[in-house]
Amino acid sequence: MATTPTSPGAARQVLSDSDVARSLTRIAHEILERNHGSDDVVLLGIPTRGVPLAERIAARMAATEGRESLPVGALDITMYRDDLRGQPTRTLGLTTLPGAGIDDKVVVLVDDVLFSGRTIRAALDALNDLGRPRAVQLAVLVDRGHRELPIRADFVGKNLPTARAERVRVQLTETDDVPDAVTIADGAARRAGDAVSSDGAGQDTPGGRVGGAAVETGEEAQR
Ligand SMILES: O=P(O)(O)OC[C@H]1O[C@H](OP(=O)(O)OP(=O)(O)O)[C@H](O)[C@@H]1O
Ligand SMILES: O=c1cc[nH]c(=O)[nH]1
Repeated sequence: MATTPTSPGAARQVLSDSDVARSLTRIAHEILERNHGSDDVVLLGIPTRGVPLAERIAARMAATEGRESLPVGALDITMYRDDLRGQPTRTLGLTTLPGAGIDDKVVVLVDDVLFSGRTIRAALDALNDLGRPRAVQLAVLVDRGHRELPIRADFVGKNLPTARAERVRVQLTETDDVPDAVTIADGAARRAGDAVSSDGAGQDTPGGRVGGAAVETGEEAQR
């Protein structure tokens, strides 16, 4: 879909609901191809919007494989953030692991936006406290560049070239009660001379406590 031009400072839509649907379908197929099927694959969404995205991708993978469901859960990274000291009042999210756990599984982390990479760094630390996956892969709906850590996504819905000060906003029916959309807000916060990212963005590519966060395990976490 073409980017919708708007006045400076306004948000412009870069992905519509059908674009989001197509991207998730492609990611589902790419995960299956990379892993030669869905055996041992566990999807963990990172709250907030990574969770419904993981559920949607898992549903697509299951449908393709003729399975009823695939193991899917949520991984809260709040207590593993590296900026907790500056923002001590963050609300804890829920970590829900499928019944079979993550040991020796291929864990696919799912998030809506990949930016600095710090959320994913925190997710890897959170995973480390929960088990030892055979491999960890990363799927994101949008990679907007500007990485601050050596982290890259294995599966990308859309690479978006952005200026650092811009803000990519993902809205989903499950979390925002509006049709799916991805927008970029520009203008107001953008600094003069801020370069557009050049790190690969811009191309479409085919119940306990751990670390302070609540953890749930069990079959009910399988969807
Ligand atoms: O690569 P990074 O620089 O870490 O940025 C990406 C993260 O930022 C957003 O989460 P946010 O912390 O805004 O929380 P939310 O998902 O609850 O909106 C987004 O959902 C990613 O998880
Ligand atoms: O633009 C951004 C940066 C981080 N997280 C988002 O959701 N959007």
